[in-house]
Formats: sequence, C-alpha cells, structure tokens
Amino acid sequence: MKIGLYFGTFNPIHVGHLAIANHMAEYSDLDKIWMVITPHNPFKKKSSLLDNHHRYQMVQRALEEYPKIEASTIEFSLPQPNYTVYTLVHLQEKYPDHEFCLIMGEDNLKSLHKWKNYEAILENHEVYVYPRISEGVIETRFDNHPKIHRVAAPIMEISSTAIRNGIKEKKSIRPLLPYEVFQYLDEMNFYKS
Ligand SMILES: Nc1ncnc2c1ncn2[C@@H]1O[C@H](COP(=O)(O)OP(=O)(O)OP(=O)(O)O)[C@@H](O)[C@H]1O
Ligand SMILES: O=C(O)c1ccc[n+]([C@@H]2O[C@H](COP(=O)([O-])O)[C@@H](O)[C@H]2O)c1
Repeated sequence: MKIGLYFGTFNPIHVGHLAIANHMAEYSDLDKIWMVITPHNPFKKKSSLLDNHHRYQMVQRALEEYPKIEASTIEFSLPQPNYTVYTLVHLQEKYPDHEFCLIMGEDNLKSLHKWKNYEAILENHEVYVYPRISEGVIETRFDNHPKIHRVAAPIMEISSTAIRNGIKEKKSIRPLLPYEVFQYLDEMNFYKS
C-alpha cells in the first residue's frame, strides 16, 4: 500500500488539517493517509502543548467518519524531539511492504533544508507538497526535484495557534474545529488560561 504520512503537532487538529488530509485521500494516488501526532517537533517549544494522549484523542475523534485516514501514535515511543528521518526508518522496518510518502505544506518545504538528514528523506521517499501562505522562500535546490510533487489542494488559512489564542480570549472558534474536537476541548477546558 502507498501511505501518505501527514505529520503534525495537532495542538489541536482543525478543519484546515482535515481538508488537506481528505483532499489527499480523495485526489491523489495514496491508498491511505496516516496522521502522525508528533510529541515534540524539534523546531517548536513545548509550552502550551497538550499531552500526547489528548492530541491523539482529538485526532481520532475528528477521523471517525473518514475510513481512508487514520491517527498514528508511532512517534509516541520514539526518542524526542522527533526527527522525521528516524520515524521513517522505524516505519519502513516495521512495515516493509508499504511505501511511505510525506505530505507537507509549503511552509514546511521552506525549512526542509534544515531538517536532520533531509537528503536521506528525499532519497527514499516522495514528498507531496500543497500550497500554504507563509513567510520565507523555497530553496532553489528543491526546484524541479524529482521526489517533490506539487498538489493543488485548497488553501485554508487556519492555524492551531490562532485557535488557542481565540479560546484564551473567549472568542468563538467553533467553525474552525471538527464538532467532536470542539466538544472535547470545551468539556476539558483546554487552552482557556
Ligand atoms: N490551515 C492549514 N492548511 C493546510 N495545512 C496546514 C494548515 N494548518 C497546518 N497545516 C499543516 O499541517 C501540518 C501540521 O500542522 P501543525 O500541527 O503545526 O498545525 P498549525 O496549525 O500550523 O499549528 P501551530 O499554529 O500550533 O504551529 C503542517 O505540515 C502544517 O503545514
Ligand atoms: O526531522 C526534522 O529535523 C524536523 C524538523 C522540523 C519539523 N519536523 C517535523 O515536521 C512535522 C510538522 O511539524 P508541525 O509542528 O509543523 O506540525 C512534525 O512531525 C515535526 O517533527 C521534523
């Protein structure tokens, strides 16, 4: 099977994430999408980060109606911070019959040259990149790269940061979250202080 790995902190998962995952599941050659919840992105501070378990619960609840998309906890048992190259090696050893591809927004492509062993990632895996409005430029080394494929997915400018800030400021952010995620956050009183 050809699996698209959609890595993220998902603090929390929002409808922008879901729209991308669904677009990839429906309009690409990928058989399945695994949303990999990252305990600790090497480029991000851990402050205001909910426990892995809660972020996983929200991803799982958001995906109940999407049979082609699954939540993956594979990084929970790997060393932190989570370097994607190690996760990919681990997954390929565990599932030798699957072909793993990466799904990322243009914002991540702009920093890919700073990722640990990014050359090894590109040597062994295809990368599907969808448009996302963000600062910075894409390194010329990635222009016309044979392993990097552009996907015309919709652009939805929503971020988990804006959602967390909105909740803190007592704004309604309800349309930005899948309903089950909104319910969970609200019941648990997350991000309110
Ligand atoms: N609105 C969106 N549309 C498309 N891709 C998105 C959107 N928000 C996040 N992504 C992408 O989803 C992946 C996981 O994102 P992440 O969990 O960091 O969400 P985020 O909203 O950017 O979070 P934060 O604001 O906390 O940094 C990243 O590859 C990121 O580029
Ligand atoms: O491997 C790296 O060097 C590396 C550097 C920065 C980010 N990543 C991964 O990229 C993924 C997207 O992160 P995020 O927080 O933007 O959703 C997440 O799984 C991070 O661990 C990986």
